[in-house]
Amino acid sequence: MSMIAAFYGGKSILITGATGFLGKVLMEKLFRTSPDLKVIYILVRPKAGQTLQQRVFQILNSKLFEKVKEVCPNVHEKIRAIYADLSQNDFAISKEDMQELLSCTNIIFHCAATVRFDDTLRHAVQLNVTATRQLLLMASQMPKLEAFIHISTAYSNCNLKHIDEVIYPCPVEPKKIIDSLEWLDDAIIEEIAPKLIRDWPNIYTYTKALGEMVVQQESRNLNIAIIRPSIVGATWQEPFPGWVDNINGPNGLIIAAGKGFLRALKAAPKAVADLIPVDTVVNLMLAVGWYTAVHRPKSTLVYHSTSGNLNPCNWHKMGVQVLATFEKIPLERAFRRPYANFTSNNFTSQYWNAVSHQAPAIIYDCYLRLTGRKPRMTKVMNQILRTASMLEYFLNRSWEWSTYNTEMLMSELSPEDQRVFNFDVRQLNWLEYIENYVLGVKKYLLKEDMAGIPEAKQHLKRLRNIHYLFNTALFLIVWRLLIARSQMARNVWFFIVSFCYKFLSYFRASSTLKV
Ligand SMILES: CCCCCCCCCCCCCCCCCCCCCCCC(=O)SCCNC(=O)CCNC(=O)[C@H](O)C(C)(C)COP(=O)(O)OP(=O)(O)OC[C@H]1O[C@@H](n2cnc3c(N)ncnc32)[C@H](O)[C@@H]1OP(=O)(O)O
Ligand SMILES: NC(=O)C1=CN([C@@H]2O[C@H](COP(=O)(O)OP(=O)(O)OC[C@H]3O[C@@H](n4cnc5c(N)ncnc54)[C@H](OP(=O)(O)O)[C@@H]3O)[C@@H](O)[C@H]2O)C=CC1
Repeated sequence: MSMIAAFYGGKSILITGATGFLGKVLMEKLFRTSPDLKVIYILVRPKAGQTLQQRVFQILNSKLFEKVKEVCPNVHEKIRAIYADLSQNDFAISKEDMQELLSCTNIIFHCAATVRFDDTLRHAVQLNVTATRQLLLMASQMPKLEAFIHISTAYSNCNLKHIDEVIYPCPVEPKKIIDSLEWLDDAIIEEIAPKLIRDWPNIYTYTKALGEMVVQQESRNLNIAIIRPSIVGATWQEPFPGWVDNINGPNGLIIAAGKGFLRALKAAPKAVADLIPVDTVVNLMLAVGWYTAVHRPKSTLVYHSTSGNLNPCNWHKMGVQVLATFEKIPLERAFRRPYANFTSNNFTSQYWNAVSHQAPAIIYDCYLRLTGRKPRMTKVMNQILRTASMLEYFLNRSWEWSTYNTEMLMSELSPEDQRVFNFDVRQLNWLEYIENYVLGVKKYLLKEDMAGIPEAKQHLKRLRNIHYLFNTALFLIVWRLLIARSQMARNVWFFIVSFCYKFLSYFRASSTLKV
C-alpha cells in the first residue's frame, strides 16, 4: 500500500492555480491515487465568459480526467470551487468560504502565479509576491494545516550559475517593494523595474525570487516546503504520455517549428535543455507534501525538480528528435518544411532571421496581396520572433542545480511509493519522451486528427518541390543579372560551360571506347 496515497485519504486540500497546467495534473493524480480524499478546494476566478462551475465542468470532462472518473466516480462532489481573485485583497473570497477554508484545510499547494515574462511589475508582484504573503497569513490561521507547499521555479535564481536548494536573499526586501507599489504610479513603476530586477532576465523570475523570500520571512511556525521545477513539459507517463494543454515554454516553439514558421533559433546547441515532465513534478509535490507533514523538517526545505544534473539532454539533441518526429508525424498545413538551425552567434542568427523568417513571410504576404487576400504572415512571424527572443536567455545558458533534498526524499520513500510517485528523472528516455511530447502537441493542443497524416506528408512534399523550384529560379535570375552586368561573371560562366562541355565529351569518348 502506498503511504503517500494513504496520507491524502480523508484530507481537505487547498490548491491555488488548479486551472493551470500544473494544477490540473496535480488534481488528476490526487483523485486517481487517493480517491478517498475528503475535498479539494480550488481558488478560481471566472474567465473567458465562463462561470466557476463551467470551468470545473470543462476540466473534469477533459481527456486528462478520463481515468479519474473510473476510480473516483463522484469526483464532482469532491471538488469545491471557491470564487477568488488572487490579485485582490483577501483574494475577494466571501466570509463563509474563508471560514470554511480556515477551519478545514489540511494541506496547501500554492501553484497560482503569473508566468508571463513581460507582465507589469505591479501585477507580477501582486500575484507572485503579495498573494503568497496573503496565503501564508491565511495558512497561519488554519488550525488543521499540516503542510504548505509553495511552487517556485528553478530559474528564480537564474542570475547565479550554480544553484543550491537554499533560499537566496534578494537585494531589495519584498516588503519594501510591496509598500512602494502602493503609492507609486504605473509609469514610474515601469521606469524603475529594470533597475530593480538588475541581473534577472525578466519580471517573472525576479518576482518568483521575491516570492521565495516572502515564504522564508513569513513562515512563522508553519510546515513549509518550496519546489523549484525547471521547464515543465508534457506528461511522461501519467495519466498517459504527451499530455499538454498550453503554448507556454517549449510548446509554442514546437508548434512554430512543426508548422515551418520557425526554422532557426538563437540557442547554444550544447546548452542543457532542462525540461522536466509535468507528472514528475506532480509526483515530487505529493511526496513533499507527505514528507513535510509527517516528518516536519525543522527548516523550510527547497526541492529542485530538474533533469540537467541527473539525466542531461541538450538543445541540439532535442531539436534533432523533434524534427525526426515531424518526419514521421507532420503537423497539418505547414507553411514551410520543418528545419532546425541552432546558432549562438549574433550575426548568423540575424542572417537566418532575415533569410529564413522575414523574407519568406514578406514574399507570402505579397502573394496574398496579389491574390486579393489580407496579408498576415509578417505579423505572425514577428510575434513568433518576439517570443523566441524572450526565451533566448534560457536557450543560451546552462545552470547546475543541486538535488540533494530531492534525492534524499527519493531514498525515504518505500519501493511502492517510489513506483506510484516516481520522480526519478534518471529513468527518463529522452528520445521516447520527445516523440510522445510532439505527438501530444499535435493531438491534445492542436487537436489534429491522426487520419490527416498522409495528406500532411503530401503537403510537405509539395512544399519541398516549391522550395527547389523557387531556389532554382532565384539562382537563374541572379546569375542572369550578374552575367549581364559583370565581365568577370561572364568569364566564370564561359569557363564553367566549356569545362562541362569538355568533361561530357571526354566521358562520352571514354564510354564509346569501352564498348
Ligand atoms: C530551429 C527552431 C526550431 C526548433 C525545433 C525544435 C524545437 C526544439 C525543442 C523546443 C525548444 C524549446 C525551447 C523552450 C525554451 C523555453 C525556455 C523557457 C524558460 C523557462 C524559464 C522559466 C520557466 C518557468 O518557470 S514558467 C513558464 C514559462 N512561461 C512562459 O513560457 C510564458 C512565456 N510567454 C510569455 O511571456 C508571453 O506569451 C510572451 C512575452 C512570449 C508573448 O507575449 P505577447 O503579449 O506578445 O503575446 P501573447 O498574447 O502571450 O501571445 C500572442 C501570440 O503568441 C503566441 N505565443 C505565446 N507564447 C508563445 C510561445 N511560448 N511560443 C510560441 N507562440 C507563443 C500565442 O499563441 C499568441 O498567438 P495568437 O495566434 O495571437 O493567439
Ligand atoms: N510551466 C512551467 O514551465 C513552470 C511553472 N512553474 C511554476 O508552476 C506554477 C504553475 O505554473 P503553470 O501551471 O505552468 O502556470 P499556468 O499559467 O498554466 O497557471 C497559472 C494558474 O494561476 C492562476 N491564476 C493566475 N492569476 C490568478 C488570479 N489573479 N486569481 C486566481 N488565480 C490566478 C491561473 O488561473 P486562470 O486559469 O484563471 O488564469 C492558473 O490556474 C507557477 O507557480 C509557476 O511559476 C515553475 C517552473 C516552470
